[in-house]
Amino acid sequence: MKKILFIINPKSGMDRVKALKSLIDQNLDHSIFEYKIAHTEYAKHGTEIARQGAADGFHIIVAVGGDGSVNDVIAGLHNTNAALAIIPKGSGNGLARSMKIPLDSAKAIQLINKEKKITIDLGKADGKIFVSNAGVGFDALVARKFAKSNRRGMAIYSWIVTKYLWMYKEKVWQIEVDGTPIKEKAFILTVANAAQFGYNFKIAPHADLQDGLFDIVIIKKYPKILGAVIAIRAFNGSILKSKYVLHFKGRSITIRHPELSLLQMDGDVYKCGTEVKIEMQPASLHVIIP
Ligand SMILES: Nc1ncnc2c1ncn2[C@@H]1O[C@H](COP(=O)(O)OP(=O)(O)OP(=O)(O)O)[C@@H](O)[C@H]1O
Repeated sequence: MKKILFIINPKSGMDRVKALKSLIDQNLDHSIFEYKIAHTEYAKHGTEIARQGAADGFHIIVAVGGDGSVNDVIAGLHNTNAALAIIPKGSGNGLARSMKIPLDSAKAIQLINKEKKITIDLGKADGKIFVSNAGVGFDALVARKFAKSNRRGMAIYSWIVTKYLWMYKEKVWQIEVDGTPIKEKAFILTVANAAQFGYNFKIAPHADLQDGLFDIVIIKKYPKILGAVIAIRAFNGSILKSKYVLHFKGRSITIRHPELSLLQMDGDVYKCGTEVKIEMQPASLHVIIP
């Protein structure tokens, strides 16, 4: 029998834990798998549980939660033999959507039965692992405001974006992409490994989780009245066609600004210094995909 560990963030999503257990009982193939459930008790606890689970020989470790929970589990799983699976329970679910994992829990569990696995790249920013993206511009500010709010979902996210868009002051960033210097006044400066921030907002629509490269996307200073046009482009996958957008590929990125202090990774915000280094970690996580 193969061993599966479900790591549940009880603070994420609406389904009660009991409902999830019965969904697992109904949808997991019990002729292949035996399972255990662990609950996170505090932020980042998922990292410790996942690391221990991989050391204890669990074949698949399932992150049940939003992008923050997925990030916690990945931080404990990378470069181990265990594979990540996701039951998306957040509101944005960026990685799950990028990998086309069903948002329906029963379907996400059924997917695990097929055991289709790939090995994906990860990123490391300021020493911390991320999977979807890391950013220092407006996305970092939004992540901070979103973290402070106890409400979740597209409506509150859009409200925060609309409120702070107008007062955001773009910075002139010093960037190095594999040693090539770039200087740009930017609204968004995101290093993407996967396609989207969540909610189908595709900041790097062609990002490939297996190409060993980041997509560096810069949204330059633009007339704020055009915010909706840029958002529409992000939702329909054409953001790179905007004249306000620059796009590079690279493995090793350095970002500097004397006032740099906030870095978002997979939607969670961290304090940082005036220089951040972001390094590709190629082929370092096994993941269950459709
Ligand atoms: N038991 C817990 N108590 C408090 N915080 C937790 C707990 N378990 C996990 N966390 C933290 O909660 C944060 C947010 O989790 P996650 O992104 O999964 O949910 P969410 O905020 O509901 O999703 P979304 O951001 O998509 O709305 C993560 O950074 C994680 O470390």
